[in-house]
Amino acid sequence: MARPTILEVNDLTFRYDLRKDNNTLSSVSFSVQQGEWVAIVGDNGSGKSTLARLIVGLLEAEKGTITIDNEILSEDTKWRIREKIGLVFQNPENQFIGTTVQDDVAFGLENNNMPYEDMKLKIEDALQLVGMETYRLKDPSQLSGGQMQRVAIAGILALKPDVILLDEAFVMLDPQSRRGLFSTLKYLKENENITIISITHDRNEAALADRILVMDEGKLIQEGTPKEVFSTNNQLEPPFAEQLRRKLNAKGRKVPQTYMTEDEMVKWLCR
Ligand SMILES: Nc1ncnc2c1ncn2[C@@H]1O[C@H](COP(=O)(O)OP(=O)(O)OP(=O)(O)O)[C@@H](O)[C@H]1O
Repeated sequence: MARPTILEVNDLTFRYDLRKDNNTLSSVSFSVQQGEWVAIVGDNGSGKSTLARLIVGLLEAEKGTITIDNEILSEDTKWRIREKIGLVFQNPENQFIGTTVQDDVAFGLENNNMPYEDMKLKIEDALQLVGMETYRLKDPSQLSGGQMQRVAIAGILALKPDVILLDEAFVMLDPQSRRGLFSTLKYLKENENITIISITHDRNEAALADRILVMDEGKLIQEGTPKEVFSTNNQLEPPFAEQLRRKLNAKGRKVPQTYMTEDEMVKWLCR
């Protein structure tokens, strides 16, 4: 059964400076199904963060529409829509409001008028999901960049939005925390039907998505499964398993001739 569409971006066009002709985004259209994990990749300056800011209503499109859960984003609807979509961006220092880690995670929940006991449970769950439960009483400004980022992610996870939009949110994380959060996202997607949209330069992260959107100079130039994208787009650096497959292939080893996921590579090596 087809899953409902949670996000629809239609013919989106945007310029930062209306006096200039060059668009930052030109006629970008795509849709995302509920419970899908979509990665958005592309070179620096290709317009990914601008797209994220438009989707949460921090910027206003010059042309085109954004529909979230069947509601068109506008000045009137953006506050309601923001409850459905949580954005985590790359600079955690700018995302703190509370004086302790738990206050900070509580912030969005307090806005929702949640009873205190429920709130405490949600904060604890969210901090555990990012491995920061022992830091609950610490001052957020004294955390490392990666720890701050994990708390910012906990703040969004606690709200359980329909869509989690991550803009390079894992950049500061150590590899172990990063892997842990990938598992958390997979869990939320599979068990709670949460939609994940992750803007990333990390090919291994993009390879985990159901679908990849490739941006170039403000245009959406390709979309497809990781297999489709990494086996046809030579401009993108492939994920680790695919790099290994290509190197083995170049050495004349009899590897399968198409893109392989990490699991497929392990299975093939252990056959
Ligand atoms: N506030 C701003 N004012 C004017 N121009 C901006 C602003 N923010 C971004 N731009 C420009 O818009 C274009 C797209 O930037 P954007 O940050 O969306 O790209 P990106 O794909 O997210 O890049 P990166 O991978 O480096 O994060 C760039 O040319 C950038 O210089």
